[in-house]
Amino acid sequence: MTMPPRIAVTEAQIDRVVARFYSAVRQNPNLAPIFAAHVTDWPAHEEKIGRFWRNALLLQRSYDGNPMHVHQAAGNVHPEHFPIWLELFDRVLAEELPADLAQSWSALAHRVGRGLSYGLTPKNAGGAIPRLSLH
Ligand code: HEM
Repeated sequence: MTMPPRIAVTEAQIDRVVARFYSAVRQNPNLAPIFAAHVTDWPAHEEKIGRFWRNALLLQRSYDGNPMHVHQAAGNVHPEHFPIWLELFDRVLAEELPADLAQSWSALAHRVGRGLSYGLTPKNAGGAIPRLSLH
């Protein structure tokens, strides 16, 4: 049985949003240096992110990475970067998609962003297991 897509975007729309977004990231004074420290092969990065979004939006089994781990391991990605990232992402969505699709995808991105950002706050970073008191 084929599951219906969670959000009815096309693959072409995903590719276009990803390309436009990372082009904007490379020109953003706050975000560009963070990515430059990690990403040298942009086509490969965009291809991977395209698979991540196809997985999340169209329920294709196209991505099985661990974004939480990757962002923690990067070392220079901090919670305060997320509002900047999300604002830029929302701008690209609004430019590229009809309002209802932009709104649905944006809501999902903000949910994912909250989870990732929470995992980067100092008390959660590094995946430490909390010590539970026995008393
Ligand atoms: C909702 C927000 C975000 C989503 C959905 C997202 C998603 C992803 C995904 C799927 C990857 C690839 C992980 C892998 O290698 O398997 C990635 C990599 C990366 N992300 Fe994000 N990200 C978000 C926010 C951010 C923010 C705020 C920053 C910092 C400004 C950031 C910086 C990076 C960098 C530098 C990499 C490359 C790491 C590397 O290749 O070593 N991301 N992101």
